Amino acid sequence: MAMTDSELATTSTLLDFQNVQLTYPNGTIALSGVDLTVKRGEFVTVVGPSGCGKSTLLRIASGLESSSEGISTVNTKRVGYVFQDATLLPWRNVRANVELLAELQWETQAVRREKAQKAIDLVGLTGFEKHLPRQLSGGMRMRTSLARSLTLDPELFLFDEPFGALDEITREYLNDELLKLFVEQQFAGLFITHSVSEAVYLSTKVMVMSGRPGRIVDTFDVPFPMPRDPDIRYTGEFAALVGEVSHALREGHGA
Ligand SMILES: Nc1ncnc2c1ncn2[C@@H]1O[C@H](COP(=O)(O)OP(=O)(O)OP(=O)(O)O)[C@@H](O)[C@H]1O
Repeated sequence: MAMTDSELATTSTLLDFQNVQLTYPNGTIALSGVDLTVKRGEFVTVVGPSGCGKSTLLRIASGLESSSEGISTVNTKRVGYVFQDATLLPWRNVRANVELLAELQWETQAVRREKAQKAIDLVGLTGFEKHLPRQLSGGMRMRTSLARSLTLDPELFLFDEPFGALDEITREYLNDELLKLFVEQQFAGLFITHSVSEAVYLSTKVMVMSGRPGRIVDTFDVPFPMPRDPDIRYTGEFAALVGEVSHALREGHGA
């Protein structure tokens, strides 16, 4: 039974997958028996090799695909989504790109402006409002995409490998920015990546996915507190956890 708006506002589990399977129309089984929850306050990362079904998982979470078997429930209407590439409209400047979702919701121009400016300020793009996407770096394009979703004030934020195409320094910088937003804006996150160190650094929980069809082969709670100290990346305990997750990935890959 669908939840009422007040039930939605108070439930702690924002995303709930039980025994989810997805078979594409061509017969490819992309996911099998996936159990996964994302609760308020959690930042869950799914790490796994290419082709194991990570994007498929996110497409189900965002409603772009429906599971063939099992139950997938999203208990909020405020879902943000950031894709692998920034998907900006090339003829629109930063402000107009960020206003796009508010525009689709028929918000007035004053409200659109206000929401967009707040989001632009949050992602550190103040002063670049009139730049076109081609005048921005890859990192700035990704920030613009992030800002556009922030205008929805999401309770649940889905990220499909947003920083995969960026150089390592920019990626680390944006990881820190994202963690800052996670703490300040209090959304829950579901993040997809190939990078084990990125997964451990960003998350409260890391899920290792592997195989074809993909399934969750291991789950790790990340014990480092939020807000996260950037220097945690250079400690032995961080390296040890990265090692454990990498080991689970290798084991899963061989399974
Ligand atoms: N629309 C589709 N129709 C048929 N098969 C698909 C479709 N999309 C994905 N697949 C297949 O489903 C499986 C999982 O794909 P998916 O893109 O979810 O993996 P992934 O882990 O996100 O990969 P990558 O890390 O390379 O992005 C793959 O075998 C892929 O070929």
